[in-house]
Amino acid sequence: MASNAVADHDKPVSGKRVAVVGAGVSGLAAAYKLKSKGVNVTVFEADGRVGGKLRSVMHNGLIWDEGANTMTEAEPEVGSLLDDLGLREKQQFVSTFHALSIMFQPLSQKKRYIVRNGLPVMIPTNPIALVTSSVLSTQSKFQILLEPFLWKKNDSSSKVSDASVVESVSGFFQRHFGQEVVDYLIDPFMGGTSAADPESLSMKHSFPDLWNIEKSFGSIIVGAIRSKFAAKGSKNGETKSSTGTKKGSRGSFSFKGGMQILPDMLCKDLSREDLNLDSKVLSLSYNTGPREENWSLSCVSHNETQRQNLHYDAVVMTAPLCNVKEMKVMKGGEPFKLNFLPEIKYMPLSVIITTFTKEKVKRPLEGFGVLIPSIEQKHGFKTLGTLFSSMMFPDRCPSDLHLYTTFIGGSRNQELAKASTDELKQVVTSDLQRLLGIEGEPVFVNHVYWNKAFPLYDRSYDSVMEAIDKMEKDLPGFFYAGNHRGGLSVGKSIASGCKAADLVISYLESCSNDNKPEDSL
Ligand SMILES: Cc1cc2nc3c(=O)[nH]c(=O)nc-3n(C[C@H](O)[C@H](O)[C@H](O)COP(=O)(O)OP(=O)(O)OC[C@H]3O[C@@H](n4cnc5c(N)ncnc54)[C@H](O)[C@@H]3O)c2cc1C
Ligand SMILES: C=Cc1c2[nH]c(c1C)Cc1[nH]c(c(CCC(=O)O)c1C)Cc1[nH]c(c(C)c1CCC(=O)O)Cc1[nH]c(c(C)c1C=C)C2
Repeated sequence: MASNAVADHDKPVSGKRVAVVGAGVSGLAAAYKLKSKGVNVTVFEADGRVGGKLRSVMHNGLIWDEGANTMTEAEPEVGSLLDDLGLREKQQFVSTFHALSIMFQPLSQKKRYIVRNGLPVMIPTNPIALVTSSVLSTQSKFQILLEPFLWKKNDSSSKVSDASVVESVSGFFQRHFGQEVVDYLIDPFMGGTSAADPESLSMKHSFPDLWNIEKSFGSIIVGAIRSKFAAKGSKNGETKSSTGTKKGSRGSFSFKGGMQILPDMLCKDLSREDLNLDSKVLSLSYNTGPREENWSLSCVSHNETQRQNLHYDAVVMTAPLCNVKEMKVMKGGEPFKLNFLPEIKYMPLSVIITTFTKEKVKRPLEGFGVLIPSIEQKHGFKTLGTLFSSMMFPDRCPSDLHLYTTFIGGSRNQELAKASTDELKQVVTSDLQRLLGIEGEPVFVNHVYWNKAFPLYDRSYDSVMEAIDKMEKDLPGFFYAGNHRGGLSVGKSIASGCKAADLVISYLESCSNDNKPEDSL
């Protein structure tokens, strides 16, 4: 553990015992932070490995990610962790072939494509590029420029009878920028960041910042400009990393060898006793009363050996809510029924890795990747999009090959997500043939199917947030973190884990104060 993360044994939390359920990034970030404060942490992970939705594979000179491919440093918790873990030197930014990239954001990082009329078109990243881009019609460009005057108010009261159902992402952007922007920018963006369609997604939960901007300013353009100037004015928000670069300023990145190094480093100081792999938590019990370690927990491993009565002062739960729903929870000897947890929809997704010899790729594109809007399915496309993995990170395959990572399924095509490797190989080859002029078959194919890749932040997601709050309120010392709360990204999951750790510390401190004699307070 880095020197600034040494245990502080004077703190009242030192020696307290906390169970962390789940060894994805959120659970491991929580465990790391708690351990750095002197808390005794024990992590329970159902799988035989750490990382959850982060999984990198090295095979025959290829490196690929089967879960998250890149992350950003938008959350301050991420920067601190990267510094503490010594991961700055392993950070791998999206590759560029331009000398100026040392000073500016790498050019190819910005090169992202959207398919229009069957062909990839670069996504405009600034107002001037938008004016010249062919991704939108002239009418839509004017609609964006005139949004401060043309945007329409949300007239949901007349349309939506159920107050718990909030506005969709598509409804919101339709009111501000029109249908073409929804079809050609918002739909592919949502596909590429949650595999979901903008009609099902809740605006409030998917874009909380824009949701609040509308509340304050009405117009998104006016609000965004004002917020940007306000942020520039308050210089103290800007921090520097140990390498001297501005934190969060260089966009998306991975690590040498893939994303897996992040969970691996987060748990490197956990002993064999602290990190229980192949340990699925089945039940939790909160025992009211004066004694410490009110929580007990039981888990089972693959060979069915069950371990019981492990005692803790608090629990950080990071397992997906569908798994939490299956757990048996007791409070004060009585069953604590979790039937108030709503059913959550999850997005099924297949990830196909392919390599092609360079000579077979007739129209290669440099950059991050290409997204396919739903509306372009009329041209025969079946995939959601493809990351140009070896363009971003050239060391991921031999120099005579291109390596691609293609995503299939999500809400757009739930059945196809479950298709066989052979069928999906054909689907991917056909889409890449149209987009990049690829000829012939891939040299290599790898297929991963995520049955529940992401929770869907749908229009009734308020009820999920309320249920999480209820669990925490009714179960003292129980804290929930992870990608079901506050965002799907790796950075947001890490931030959620760190926040849960902070809440645990406050809780343990308050318990210690309650147990102290009055005159020592
Ligand atoms: C294909 C794919 C691509 C993605 N791409 C990106 C990307 O490019 N950038 C980005 O920022 N994000 C991306 N994401 C999202 C991001 O990876 C996840 O949202 C994030 O990693 C979730 O972390 P988590 O710790 O909350 O949950 P998880 O990683 O799901 O971890 C939860 C853990 O809990 C364990 N568990 C479940 N039940 C139990 C139990 N009963 N007992 C013990 N343990 C249990 C699970 O085995 C799992 O390891 C992607 C996700 C997927 C699936
Ligand atoms: C085509 C499907 C998908 C691609 N990646 C994912 C899917 C479903 C998964 C995914 N990618 C990102 C996230 C985090 C989302 C967040 O809330 O930040 C998830 C769950 C990162 C990401 N991918 C794209 C963007 C704009 C972002 C946000 C961070 C950043 O700007 O780097 C766009 C994108 N995704 C895919 C492609 C091919 C693509 C752009 C061309 C693949």
